[in-house]
Amino acid sequence: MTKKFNFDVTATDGRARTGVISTPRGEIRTPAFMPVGTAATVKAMLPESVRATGADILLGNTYHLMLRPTAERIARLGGLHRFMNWDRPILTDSGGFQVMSLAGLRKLTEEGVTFKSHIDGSRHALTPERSMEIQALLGSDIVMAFDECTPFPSDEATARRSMELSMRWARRSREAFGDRPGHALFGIQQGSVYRDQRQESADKLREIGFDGYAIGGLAVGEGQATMFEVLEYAPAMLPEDRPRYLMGVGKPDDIVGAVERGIDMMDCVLPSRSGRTGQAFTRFGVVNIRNARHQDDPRPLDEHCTCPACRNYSRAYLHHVNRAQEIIASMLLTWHNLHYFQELMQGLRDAIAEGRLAAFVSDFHARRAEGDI
Ligand SMILES: CNc1nc2c(CC[C@H]3O[C@@H](OC)[C@@H]4OC(C)(C)O[C@@H]43)c3nc(N)[nH]c(=O)c3cc2[nH]1
Repeated sequence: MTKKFNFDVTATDGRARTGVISTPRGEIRTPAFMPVGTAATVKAMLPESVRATGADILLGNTYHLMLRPTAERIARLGGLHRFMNWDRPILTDSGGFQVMSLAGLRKLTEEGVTFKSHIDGSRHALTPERSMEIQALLGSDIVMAFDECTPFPSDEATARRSMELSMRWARRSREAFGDRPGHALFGIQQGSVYRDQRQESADKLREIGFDGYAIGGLAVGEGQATMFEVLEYAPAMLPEDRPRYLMGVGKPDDIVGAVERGIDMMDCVLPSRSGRTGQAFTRFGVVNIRNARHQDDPRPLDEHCTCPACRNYSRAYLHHVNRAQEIIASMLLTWHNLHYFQELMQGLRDAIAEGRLAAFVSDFHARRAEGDI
């Protein structure tokens, strides 16, 4: 890996930015939506299909892959890119969030976390150093510091203890990561909904120095209004010449609001997970294809959409294969949803580049009916 990791902002519109992150494995157009490929697959999608939706980068995960098939096995087989047949950038989360949300019998100390695998009950340990080692074995291009995602709600004292632990882990992550040209390490801001703590966390991360900065501790049940309150001030606390990644977000209107407030990268399981449950996102709102009213409807989900589901299939067919629990139901709705999310990102990038983000956003909201359509 000779080429460096770079971020160039090419245009701004208010607090929103559009730009390009260059990595040795390819460029990432921002603002970017990153499909989630937790266990080395974006569920129900071939990698070439994920690329066809417009994705420049996808997510992998330390927690899942360390348990199965193990990072060492993936390394022996040539690394995660080779293993899952995706040769473009991969960002891996550091595993702490998933331990707290998936694993059993967790014990958290200054050292790190020990836990029982949700797969076979075996015991494991994750520390900043081990998380960096796993992400290096996987070969991911963008590595996340090992942190604790502060639960919501947390009182100020609890949030502070959690944030300060994450900042000590951020420094250990930085030291363990070392100097890996062409690979990036992102720090993760914590501090829950407390502005002073968000500022302290940002200052600490800046002092340690990272290639990019994530806003953690959000999309954990606080609700959109509270999330947007934090996003009124948190992004600007982070270096403006580095990518800002809002973790775990979100619904289309969350994404639009986050981009308006200066966010460059987002990830969410929503388009893929809801695709498997029959929820289709369209520019007019959400279609729940399982609803009986679609069973005779010959129209596509969205006649403006150019994805394979909308080009070749009726709502009646999608309703049928979903009700029949056919595998193609997951394939078609996942493809459609990822295509819609990427089309939304392209629309945002174009609007920012042309200085017409406000018009794009009001049009986005005007079109959408509330509830199912
Ligand atoms: C949904 N809301 C949400 N997700 C969050 C994440 C995890 C983001 C990862 O979890 C999955 O999204 C649920 C994605 O699939 C994999 C591949 C597992 O990685 C993505 C966070 N991760 C870390 N390290 N720190 C945080 O403060 C944090 C906050 C979050 N809020």
